[in-house]
Amino acid sequence: MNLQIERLYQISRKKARLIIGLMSGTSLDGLDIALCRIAHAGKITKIQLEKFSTMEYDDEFRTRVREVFAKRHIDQQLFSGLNAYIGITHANLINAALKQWNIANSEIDCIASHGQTVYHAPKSLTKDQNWPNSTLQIGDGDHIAVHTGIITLSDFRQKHIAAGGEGAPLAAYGDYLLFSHPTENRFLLNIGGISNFTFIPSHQTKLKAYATDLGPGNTMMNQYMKTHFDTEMDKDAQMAKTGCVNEDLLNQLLAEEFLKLPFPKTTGPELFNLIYLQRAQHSSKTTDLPHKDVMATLNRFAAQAMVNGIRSQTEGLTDIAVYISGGGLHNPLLFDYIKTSLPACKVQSFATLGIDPDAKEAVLFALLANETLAGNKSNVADIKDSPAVCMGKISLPE
Ligand SMILES: Nc1ncnc2c1ncn2[C@@H]1O[C@H](COP(=O)(O)OP(=O)(O)OP(=O)(O)O)[C@@H](O)[C@H]1O
Ligand SMILES: CC(=O)N[C@H]1[C@@H]2OC[C@@H](O2)[C@@H](O)[C@@H]1O[C@H](C)C(=O)O
Repeated sequence: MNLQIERLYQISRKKARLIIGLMSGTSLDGLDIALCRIAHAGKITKIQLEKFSTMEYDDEFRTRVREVFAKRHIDQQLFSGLNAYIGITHANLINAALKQWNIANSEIDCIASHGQTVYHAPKSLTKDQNWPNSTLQIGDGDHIAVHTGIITLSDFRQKHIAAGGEGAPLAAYGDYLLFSHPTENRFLLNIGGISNFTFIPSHQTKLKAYATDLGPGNTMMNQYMKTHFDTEMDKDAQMAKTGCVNEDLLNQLLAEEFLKLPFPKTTGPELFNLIYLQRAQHSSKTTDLPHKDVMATLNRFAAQAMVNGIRSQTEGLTDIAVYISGGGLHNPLLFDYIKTSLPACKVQSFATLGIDPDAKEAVLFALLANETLAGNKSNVADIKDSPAVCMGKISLPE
């Protein structure tokens, strides 16, 4: 018998597993590494975040990924190389984190790797009903397994699409298993590059949990700051705070068809990018706005799309709480606008639920791997419009 298969079998039968969850989002700030101790599976899952670190990418890594990221026309040689290069880079960052934490690689049961999304193309983007939904995450799992010596699960989104979904948001599965509440109706709002929420109804309603993307989170603000000021973000909204929201531009930005589609739906920077902004500026005759006003408007656009999305789902509900995670939580202008615009909801940081908000998505992938190893699809059969599947491809180190 292949000893690695035997190891896999033993891991799946353990009472608790030590799983490293990885997330590398659209903002390319770094690789989020969450070391989780996970006991059981399904609704009785117990999870403890033992360590968390965002290992920063260097400029070369960011530049190379940006050459293909969300682009329709790319250099195939670079693209092929990136699949290996990202896998090796991620493996090196995991090895470095484990060394910092003084933990031997052999203590880890498995790695759950999201990879780097390079293109996300649901039918709402392609507008072609005869072409499949598709999404692509690169950073090959075999490279991670070989370079860390740890069994690796990767490429989680393909099964979701194969079974009828759009490949995202996968957050619904973990959020539903971990954060259901007897009396509180919960929106778990994540503000990454793209904003998305998971709605988890209280046990008193007959509603079902689901997750959906909403629109841009930080991505358009980041792209604008990168292009005009060569910085990665508008830290603490310093620029947006000094500008004025331009209502004509804001209304034009909010007119996008995607924002009116019913939930659940998914999107990405393939739609919400600076070309989208330029078109909206032309249509609204606001091409000569000062940068600070554009940033104030982009900030409001992101916040308003989130507020509109949540408001549209709260009718008839009481005891509503919104828990915010992702980098946008640290943007005070975004946070304050969302909070004041949703007076019927208790709006607070996701940290209130006991997990570091920056670690949420990496923890989610650890949990998905745990379900694949030790759970079964019936654990996640109750999520609206999302297939009941266990996800992730398994790479053995030898
Ligand atoms: N202090 C801050 N002020 C303003 N914005 C911030 C601050 N800290 C983080 N952010 C924003 O959060 C982003 C990082 O968020 P996060 O790590 O959740 O994104 P991501 O994982 O790349 O997104 P996704 O998972 O949606 O692709 C930064 O690029 C920045 O735009
Ligand atoms: C294709 C892709 O990478 N989508 C991400 C992205 O980042 C936020 C939003 O868009 C969400 O749909 C998803 O990630 C989270 C982790 C998810 O699947 O739930």
